[in-house]
Amino acid sequence: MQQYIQREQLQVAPQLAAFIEEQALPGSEVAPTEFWAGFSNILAQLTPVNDALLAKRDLLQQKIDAYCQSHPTLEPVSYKAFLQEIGYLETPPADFSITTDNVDDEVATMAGPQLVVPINNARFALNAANARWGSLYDAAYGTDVIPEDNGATRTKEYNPARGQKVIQYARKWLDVIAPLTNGSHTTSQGYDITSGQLVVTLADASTATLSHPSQLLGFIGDKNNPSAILLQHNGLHVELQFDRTHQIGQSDPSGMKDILVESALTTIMDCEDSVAAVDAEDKTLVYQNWLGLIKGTLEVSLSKPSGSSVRRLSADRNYTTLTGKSFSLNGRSMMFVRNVGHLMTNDAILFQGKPIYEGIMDAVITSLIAKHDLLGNGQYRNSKAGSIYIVKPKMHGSEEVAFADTLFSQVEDALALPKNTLKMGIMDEERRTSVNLKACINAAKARAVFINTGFLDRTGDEIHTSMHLGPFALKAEIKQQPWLTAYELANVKIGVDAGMSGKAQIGKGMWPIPDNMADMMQSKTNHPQSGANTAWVPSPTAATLHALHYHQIDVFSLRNPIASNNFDGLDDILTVPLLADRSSLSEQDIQRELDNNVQGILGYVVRWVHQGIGCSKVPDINNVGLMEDRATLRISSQHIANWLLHGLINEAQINDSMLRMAQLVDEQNSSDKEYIPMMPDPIESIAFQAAQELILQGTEQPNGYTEPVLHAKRREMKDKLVTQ
Ligand SMILES: CC(=O)SCCNC(=O)CCNC(=O)[C@H](O)C(C)(C)COP(=O)(O)OP(=O)(O)OC[C@H]1O[C@@H](n2cnc3c(N)ncnc32)[C@H](O)[C@@H]1OP(=O)(O)O
Ligand SMILES: O=CC(=O)O
Ligand SMILES: [Mg+2]
Repeated sequence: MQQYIQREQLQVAPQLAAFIEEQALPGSEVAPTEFWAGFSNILAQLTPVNDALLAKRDLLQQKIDAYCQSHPTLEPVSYKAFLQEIGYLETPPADFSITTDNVDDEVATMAGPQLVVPINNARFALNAANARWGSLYDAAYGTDVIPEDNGATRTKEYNPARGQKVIQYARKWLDVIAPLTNGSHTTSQGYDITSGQLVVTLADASTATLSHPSQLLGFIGDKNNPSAILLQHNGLHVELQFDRTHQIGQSDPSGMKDILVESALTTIMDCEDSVAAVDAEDKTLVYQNWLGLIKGTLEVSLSKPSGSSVRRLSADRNYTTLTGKSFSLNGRSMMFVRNVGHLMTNDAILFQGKPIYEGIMDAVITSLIAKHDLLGNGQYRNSKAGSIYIVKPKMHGSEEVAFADTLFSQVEDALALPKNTLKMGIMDEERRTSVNLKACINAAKARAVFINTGFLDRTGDEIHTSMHLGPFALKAEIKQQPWLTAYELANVKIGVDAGMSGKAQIGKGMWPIPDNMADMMQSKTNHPQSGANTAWVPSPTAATLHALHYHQIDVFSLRNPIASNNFDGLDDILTVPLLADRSSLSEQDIQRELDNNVQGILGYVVRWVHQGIGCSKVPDINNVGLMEDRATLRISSQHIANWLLHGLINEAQINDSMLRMAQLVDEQNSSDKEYIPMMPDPIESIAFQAAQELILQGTEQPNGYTEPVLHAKRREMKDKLVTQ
């Protein structure tokens, strides 16, 4: 039984109360009594509103279910009229521009990768915060962007054959980032700064300089023999590093040992879909890590084959200008924090005897913590512009955005923060938000700092919303249908029209195949190419590589044509990606799809429920590691539930697949000492039960979300572990 202590009208779990009163409140200029009174007041006012918003979601879904059942073929005009009539499709507001101010350059005027990281993993979170800068040589050496043929195998010990290919690859990029008047960086023999210009000595002893001399911003060390040269291109920085005593530098004619690339401009510290946080203990860890990141006190001891070290936030990088003045660049990624959405409650705090909405809890506590940044209480500054950046996920339509806006205003009042200090990143990841995006942005127009196409949740919601219409296409084919392209294009168009350029990020979704960097380099150019000034990556390495795309493409130059086109993709967005022809699928196709989904579900859920790991790399049926989080779980579970509902598969087939895949997933995890297998007694495995419930009761889960089942089962597992 959870114990509580009373604070104003709240009952608070002691460890969370202790964290707030002993660590988060001191130095925040908010007195404990004021804090708890303000928090109680927010809950008193907003709990009923939150209840009503969730009830509206359910009501709309019931009406859509009934409509789909009675209209097996959607007739576009009457379908749209129906959606308008029930209040799903809103009347768009008149044209407007967002008025958000005090936005940091990383968000407003720069274009580059956005990294996402589970905040409860301190080791990863610190790594992410430090991923502002990444080694291009390491990123190329360690991934498949360099093929392993002709002796260029990826070995732990340095492989000079691979190293040579890496150097060629990186230097070719340097020709894109910093083209020379003649010749190429691939044959450079030396770099120095003479008469305020970069002078590159080439293989034939001739010299070249930069085609755009103003790209040279500064250096480190001796101007005549610098240890680093700083260049800028498309608003991003690149540092050429030299050291003739270094393993790489000593064999390079120019002495270059690496190219450091400005990589993750921003990072989302995630309290949501990549995290398993179900109770006071878990939430306290989440908040503790956020405080440690904000104050610069978070540390993690690492023990690697290369030796032991302590990981902490990186310092700024210091340089000298060509005229001898000192300046520095941010050494860290600018941090957002992703709160949870409006759905879940958490019993870390009770109000009127009931668990409070977790979204309200996150807004109050993560903002309190971030206030330390604005007060200069941390070792470093996160937001130089004086803002707190919160990503708000899974909102349905403009009323829910307006609710978040009200919540943020009330939090500002409770924490004595100036109005609109709390900025809002709006995830465009629910269908009711996509089709009303203009109204959604308008509902938070003084604090909107991003719209991002979270296509993973969006796909899950696509299936759940039209669950009763018919069987959906194969998972891979859903992505190829017109709705997705229209959704991606409309997001950018609506963002540009809402005046987000220069004030906010227009963002694109996650690269969910963390080990396939060669593929990412081929295909993720489409994100900047669409006019988006950021897109999500799953790791620091991916950030460094994806940063190259923003050198290749000048995103902001693409915005004017977007502003002047008349694109409106609503009809396509409303075209449901159903299976065109059931008979086109063989039994093997169906089995394969089922097994693949089941494997992904079990591989993710078993670590979530048994071990509390919120984001995992899970091999798919072809053994390709996929990033699985709650959003990808939503897709897979909804997809099976949909095929079950429409008779493409039956329960016996699902059970058979689950037993086979549980065996496989156990084998795949056999080297993890902490892993708790599901077999040989799957019925007793809480994770197996969770997966079963997610699938078999998929049609009943609110909007197809997986959180209710995951949270309940994880809590059951934690209880079991305590009593064992
Ligand atoms: C739909 C959505 O909401 S998407 C957003 C939610 N998803 C995410 O946040 C994904 C974030 N990424 C991750 O959690 C991880 O990359 C995973 C789970 C996909 C893969 O993790 P692993 O299998 O442990 O990765 P892998 O073994 O390849 O690499 C681990 C190393 O990379 C680092 N790393 C991997 N991902 C990240 C990250 N996102 N941020 C910082 N560092 C990272 C780790 O710190 C570790 O390095 P270290 O030993 O020096 O600490
Ligand atoms: O949150 C991101 C998504 O794709 O969902
Ligand atoms: Mg999402």
